[in-house]
Amino acid sequence: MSLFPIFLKLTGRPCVVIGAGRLAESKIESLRAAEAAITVIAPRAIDAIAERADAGELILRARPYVEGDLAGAFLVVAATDDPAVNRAVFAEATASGVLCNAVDDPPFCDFYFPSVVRRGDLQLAISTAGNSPALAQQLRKELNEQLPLDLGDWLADLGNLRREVVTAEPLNESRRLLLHQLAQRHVCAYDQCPSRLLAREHARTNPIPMEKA
Ligand SMILES: C[C@@]1(CC(=O)O)c2cc3[nH]c(cc4nc(cc5[nH]c(cc(n2)[C@H]1CCC(=O)O)[C@@](C)(CC(=O)O)[C@@H]5CCC(=O)O)C(CC(=O)O)=C4CCC(=O)O)c(CCC(=O)O)c3CC(=O)O
Ligand SMILES: NC(=O)C1=CN([C@@H]2O[C@H](COP(=O)(O)OP(=O)(O)OC[C@H]3O[C@@H](n4cnc5c(N)ncnc54)[C@H](O)[C@@H]3O)[C@@H](O)[C@H]2O)C=CC1
Repeated sequence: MSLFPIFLKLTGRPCVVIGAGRLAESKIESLRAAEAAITVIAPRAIDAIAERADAGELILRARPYVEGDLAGAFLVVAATDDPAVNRAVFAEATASGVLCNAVDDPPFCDFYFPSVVRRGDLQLAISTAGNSPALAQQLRKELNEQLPLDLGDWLADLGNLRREVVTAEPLNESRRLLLHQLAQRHVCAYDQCPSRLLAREHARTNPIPMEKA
């Protein structure tokens, strides 16, 4: 199976989770990390989910799923302990063009949740297309051990520096080479950081042509 890997912007987008047990909670955590606007529908909710509802971090409707609950949703996760309900959710999602993940039921998924290694804005998402979730988890652990802990902070600095360079310099081959060079060095917030000095020197020797300035 050939899956299409993308990173979705979910901020503020309505996402519905049907079911409020342990499995739902792990998906809710992923959706929350992406700042989705989450509505959970389930007659029983575990404490962790009920507490998030009390804190105003998601909306909890304490009742069973009914057809029509997906109106206006961007995506839905069906995580009940009743496969028939999960499949009914998938059917409504398909009919109304909403992306659906029926947890642990691959034929009723439009997308799968990957295993993720995260350092700030840097994310490595691993998929085995359902062939072995255990392998995805094992690879996550191995990569997690290998990736430096400060990689997220470093990326944030590099991003700031890149924005400075992109604002100051015209789009040309020399800018592209500079950005590759900067990505190999340790950028720091310190004003005299070698990467920042290099970027400034580059800006000085490669002024933006007047017509583009
Ligand atoms: C298709 C998919 C659909 C989806 O849920 O999105 C799916 C399906 C199924 N998982 C099953 C089992 C397990 N899943 C895990 C763990 C994870 N499963 C995740 C994703 C996915 N699981 C999607 C494909 C991902 C991919 O491979 O690309 C992860 C990556 C992300 C997440 O869940 O958020 C998360 C690791 C997170 C992490 O730690 O990094 C473990 C490990 C454990 O729990 O110890 C086991 C036991 C070991 C094993 O089976 O390998 C079963 C059988 C259930 C049963 O036995 O009844 C099915 C159903 C089937 O295969 O038919
Ligand atoms: N927890 C686990 O590690 C695994 C669980 N599973 C299966 O995944 C399913 C879900 O697991 P858990 O989250 O642990 O189950 P759970 O039993 O803790 O939660 C089930 C949730 O579904 C809700 N629900 C039931 N009928 C509903 C309906 N008609 N409408 C809306 N919500 C409804 C319940 O209120 C509850 O919140 C179960 O079938 C379980 O067998 C499979 C593999 C591993």
